[in-house]
Amino acid sequence: MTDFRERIILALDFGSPEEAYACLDRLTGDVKYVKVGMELFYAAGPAIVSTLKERGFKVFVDLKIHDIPNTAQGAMRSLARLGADMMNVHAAGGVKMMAAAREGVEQGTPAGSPRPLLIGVTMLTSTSEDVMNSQLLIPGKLEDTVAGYAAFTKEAGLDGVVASPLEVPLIKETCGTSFVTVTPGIRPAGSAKGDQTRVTTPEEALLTLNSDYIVIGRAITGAVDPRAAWNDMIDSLKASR
Ligand SMILES: O=c1ccn([C@@H]2O[C@H](COP(=O)(O)O)[C@@H](O)[C@H]2O)c(=O)[nH]1
Repeated sequence: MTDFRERIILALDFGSPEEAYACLDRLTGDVKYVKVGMELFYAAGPAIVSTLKERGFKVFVDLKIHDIPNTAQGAMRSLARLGADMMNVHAAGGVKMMAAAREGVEQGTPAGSPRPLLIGVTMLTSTSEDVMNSQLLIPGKLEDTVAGYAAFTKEAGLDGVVASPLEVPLIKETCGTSFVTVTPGIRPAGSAKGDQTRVTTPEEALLTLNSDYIVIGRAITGAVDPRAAWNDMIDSLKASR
C-alpha cells in the first residue's frame, strides 16, 4: 500500500451526522477511510454506515463490543449486515466471546460481499501501565498484556488488533506480519496528548513502527483548518519516507 491515505482512518467523533459530513466536505478527495465510533453511531443510527459507504468511504465501525458470547455474536451479526469494512470487539471478552463474534460476522455478511475485518481491542491507548496495574488490577508490563491479548485474538480467528503504535513490533513478532494492526493514539509533533497516554506521531507509527493503519481524530477534525492539518500530516509523511 503506497498511498498513505489508504492507511489513515479519520475518527468522526461528532454528535450529529451533519457535523461529520461538514468535516468530510472540507476534506473532499483526501480521506478514504473513516471511523464511526459510539458518539456518532448512537446519534445518527446504523444508517450512517450505508450513507458513508454510498459516499465512497471505507468504514470502520468502532463499537468495541464486550458481552457474553451469544450477545456478542448477535451484535456482530447485526452490524455485519450494515456493510462496514472493519469492526471490533474487546479482546478482554476472551477467546470464546471473540470466536462467537467472528461467527456472527460471517453470518451477517451479505452474500457476495467481502467479510469485514474483525479486530480485537487490546489495551485502550488512554490506559497507562500504572492504571492497568492499579485500577484494572492486571499486574505486570502493559506490553506483555497487549501481546497476550493479541495472541488470544489470533487464536479466536480474528484478523488483527487495536493497540498503540508502540506495541506494533511486539504484536507482529508474536502474531506474524500479516496480523493487522490498527493504531489510535496518534499525535502530530507538537500537539497535545489530551486523554491519550501511549502516543506516537503519524511518521513514527506508519514509517518506523509499521502500523498497518493509523486512526486519527481531533488533531484533524478539531483543527481550525482541518484540510491544512491533513495536508501538513501528509507532507510530513512524504518528507520522512
Ligand atoms: O485504544 C483505543 C481504541 C480506540 N480509540 C479511538 O480512536 C480515536 C482516537 O481519537 P483522537 O482524537 O485522535 O485521540 C477515538 O475515536 C477513540 O475512541 C482510541 O483512541 N484508543
